[in-house]
Amino acid sequence: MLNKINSPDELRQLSRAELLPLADELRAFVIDSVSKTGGHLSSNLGTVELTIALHYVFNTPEDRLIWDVGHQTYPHKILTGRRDQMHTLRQLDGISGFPRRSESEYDTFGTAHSSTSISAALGMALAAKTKGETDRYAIAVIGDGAMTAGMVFEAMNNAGVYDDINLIVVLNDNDMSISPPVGALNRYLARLMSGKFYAQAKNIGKSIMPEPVRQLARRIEGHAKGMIVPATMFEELGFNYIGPIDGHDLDSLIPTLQNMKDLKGPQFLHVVTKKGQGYKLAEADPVLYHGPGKFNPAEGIKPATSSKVTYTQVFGDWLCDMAAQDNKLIGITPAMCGGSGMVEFEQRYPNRYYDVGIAEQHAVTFAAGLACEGLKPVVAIYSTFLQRAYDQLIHDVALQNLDVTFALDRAGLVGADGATHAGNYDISYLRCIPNMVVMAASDENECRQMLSTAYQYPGPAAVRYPRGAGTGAVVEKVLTTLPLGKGEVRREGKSIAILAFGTMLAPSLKAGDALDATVANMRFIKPLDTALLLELAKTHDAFVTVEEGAVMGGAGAAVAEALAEAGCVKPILHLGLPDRFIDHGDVAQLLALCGLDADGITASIRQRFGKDALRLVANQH
Ligand SMILES: Cc1ncc(C[n+]2csc(CCOP(=O)(O)OP(=O)(O)O)c2C)c(N)n1
Ligand SMILES: CC(=O)[C@@H](O)[C@H](O)COP(=O)(O)O
Ligand SMILES: [Mg+2]
Repeated sequence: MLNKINSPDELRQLSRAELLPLADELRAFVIDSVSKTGGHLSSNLGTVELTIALHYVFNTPEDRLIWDVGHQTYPHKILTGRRDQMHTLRQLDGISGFPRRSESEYDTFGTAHSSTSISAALGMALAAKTKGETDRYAIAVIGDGAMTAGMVFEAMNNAGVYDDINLIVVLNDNDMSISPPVGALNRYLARLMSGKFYAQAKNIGKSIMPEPVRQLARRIEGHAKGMIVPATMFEELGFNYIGPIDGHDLDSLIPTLQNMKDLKGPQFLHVVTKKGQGYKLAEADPVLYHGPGKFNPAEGIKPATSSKVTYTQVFGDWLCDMAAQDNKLIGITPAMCGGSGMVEFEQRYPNRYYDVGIAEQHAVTFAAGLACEGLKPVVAIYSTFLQRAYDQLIHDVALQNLDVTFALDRAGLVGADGATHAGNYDISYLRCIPNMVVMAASDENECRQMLSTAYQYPGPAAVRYPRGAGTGAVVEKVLTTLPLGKGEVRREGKSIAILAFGTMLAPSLKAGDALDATVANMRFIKPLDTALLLELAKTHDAFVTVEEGAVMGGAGAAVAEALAEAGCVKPILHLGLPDRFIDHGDVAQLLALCGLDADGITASIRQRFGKDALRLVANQH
């Protein structure tokens, strides 16, 4: 039957009885498809029925469906005409793993960073009101993990006063973030769950309840007579709270959603689902199956066989080793414990470990508070997610010159997650902040040394390192620091000095070999090794800067500024990521497309300075 559904219009032609087998087919399709491409599995298995129900009840795309994060939208993609493209998911030139407006009219809002859905939906709901489109709904679907971010409450606070809008928030509560959920909100949702049948009786209206639930509700209502049932926090914020209901039961979902269409003002539906639903292995270990690579569905995910350690592991090991030496160290993650390599630290140092939930802004200011009291916080955060906490970084940390270490994982291109998750901007956005020290690791061992350097530096310092494994460098156990603001010449050559930052050292060395150019590993973006630049300027005719970050405002720009400041005029070629968003694909492929592999760097240098020019200049030395 799934083969026949190419749009929600076709879905809406089906009878209610046909939806159950459709859900089974859809779930099987998701498992098969993700096992072949890799992608976010457990969250998508949890939203199969919810997706069917939402498209069945609402008139999408006229009604606007906004998915929070968007990592749970594979069933939505499949039902909205992209079934045949699922094999291209998250690959070069394929469809995105997240909703994207340019991909489909059913993707009403681009997402991937969490907790934006209610704000966007409110914007759409108020736009509908302003335009007099009074029949149109805006429906935000948000997970319990995403609910923890401050932006959600900013949006609810704003929405809760408009009693004439068609806004529905569906809380998809699977009691999981990527890791087990944290915080008081999670406890609160669990408390709501424990009174769930009473909540149903109170809010949904008996006409749409299945008979057994109705009877049970009546009994509980009887018991509850005389009791004052407090309003939920969502009601206090101006929403009509409904639920919790079983998010895998189409017979609960569909009548409830249909019923809600008659209600005006901000509505809040609490739906309970299971992460990984319908695939036993994912149900048992939703963390492992949150975002797997390719796997055999019959066997499940096998342990990785690669002997190379990832930068994330280097960080995790360093964190434990440094914590063993210094009991002032505090490790902080905004909901990315596993992804940031903090599982062992959490186990070994539970009293010094804080998962603050999806709350990047809070994570940074919380670290600032700890630093004020003489503790030494290490904020482990993906480069892309630190964007969320930019003002906190400037105003709360750097301005007060507080001693906070930032371990910036996923710096540079990240691959399958694409443009939303690419850590392309941190060099530009960090280097302009006074007091900051900014380093880029060129291999795993240097990453460890830089983390120690940042940690020992008595102010804000960041180390950027990429997703995945590095060059295979041996990581020394000793915790050594690097001289602040000092780079090193790694290859002596002629005429051209290539200044490599971070991951670009390895391809730059190869380009250096091909061109007989000097190659420096600059290590520090800030403070920049200006002395080294001026020394190299004496014996070289041109500079080439290479970085895995946005060229605009990046490390190359820092070099140009430093040379100009010193009155040193030399031709400079800046290589880095271009002024456009770079889509999903294999990282090596993408780097090559950006001209940031060894061949690309060599070719760009040849093109800029010309074969003859290179030879000419080389002969002068
Ligand atoms: C701002 C931001 N921080 C962190 C993440 C990483 N992240 C993606 S999904 C997720 C968990 C979301 O949990 P929930 O909303 O409950 O969805 P579930 O995975 O349970 O379906 C996290 C932390 C993100 N996408 N955006
Ligand atoms: C949707 C989301 O934000 C995360 O699930 C992210 O995709 C994880 O990325 P890593 O696989 O790099 O940890
Ligand atoms: Mg969840």
